[in-house]
Amino acid sequence: MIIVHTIQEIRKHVRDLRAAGKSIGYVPTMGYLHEGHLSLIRSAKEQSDAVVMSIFVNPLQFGPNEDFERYPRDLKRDAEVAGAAGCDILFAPSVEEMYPRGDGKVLTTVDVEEVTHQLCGASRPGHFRGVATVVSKLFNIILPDKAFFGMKDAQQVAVLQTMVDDLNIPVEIVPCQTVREPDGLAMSSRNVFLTDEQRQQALVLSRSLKAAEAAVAAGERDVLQLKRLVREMIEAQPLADIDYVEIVNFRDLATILTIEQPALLALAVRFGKTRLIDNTVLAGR
Ligand SMILES: Nc1ncnc2c1ncn2[C@@H]1O[C@H](COP(=O)(O)OP(=O)(O)OP(=O)(O)O)[C@@H](O)[C@H]1O
Ligand SMILES: CC(C)(CO)[C@@H](O)C(=O)[O-]
Ligand code: BAL
Repeated sequence: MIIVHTIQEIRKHVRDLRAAGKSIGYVPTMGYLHEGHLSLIRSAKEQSDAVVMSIFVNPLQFGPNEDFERYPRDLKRDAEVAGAAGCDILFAPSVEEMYPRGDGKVLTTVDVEEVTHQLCGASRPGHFRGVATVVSKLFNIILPDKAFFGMKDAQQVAVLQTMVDDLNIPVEIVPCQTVREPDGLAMSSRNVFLTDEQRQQALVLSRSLKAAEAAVAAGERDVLQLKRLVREMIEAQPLADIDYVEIVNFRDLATILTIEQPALLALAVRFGKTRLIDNTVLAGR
């Protein structure tokens, strides 16, 4: 696997791949890789001739009181596991390389409306501006045919699909299923911050999603009832602090009162300073 740190170098490799007629599958990440990220590499490998992964902890998508500084980083180990999983080129730029105006500063940003107004968009103001801006920069640098994203960040997938549709960006967004630990916890780079006790109580996230799925399968369609069921389960865990529990229309993330079409049940919960997200799609009918 080739590792590059500058935009000039990655552009050269991309030019060479394109000249050789190769399709490019792209996996954007913030690093500290786990099986969820590696599953994206494997999907990209199946569907493309060459796989490019980026590792960049993007300051623009973190709020002033969020965990940018504390975000876990280990480029050496990441390079080993990404190469073993089939990544061909790893692009790991510095903040200065991506934001030469200094300190994450840009004068041009990408704002996606409506699908950013709820869920993580409401609790992390400016987050999706940072994500859409950096991903459009990365798309312009890497020029991929397809880009692979995890459904653990379901709202991010909706935001980026909206962005490529509205701005005619010629990249296919490929959503990939959430990879979980054997006990159900969704894999996340931030899981390393959990104490044993927090990690044990965090199992309530996937358990409460399953309980809601079961309730829908048994005929429950009322959004308030379903949200109450999930909230009560999470609130029973003393270390869990709910940021949000929401059920929205899956297609456009609009508010709904009953489940008639596929709906997204999404939640964000803090355990100490660590904020975890998870979600499931509830199928109506
Ligand atoms: N458990 C998972 N299964 C599948 N894809 C995942 C999983 N976790 C993250 N991803 C995807 O990997 C890509 C990079 O995500 P990122 O580097 O932020 O990892 P992360 O583990 O989600 O980090 P954190 O949860 O701390 O934000 C995103 O498309 C994200 O949706
Ligand atoms: C897409 C992304 C790499 C943009 O920084 C990030 O939001 C992530 O890791 O999901
Ligand atoms: N996967 C989302 C990146 C973030 O939490 O900022």
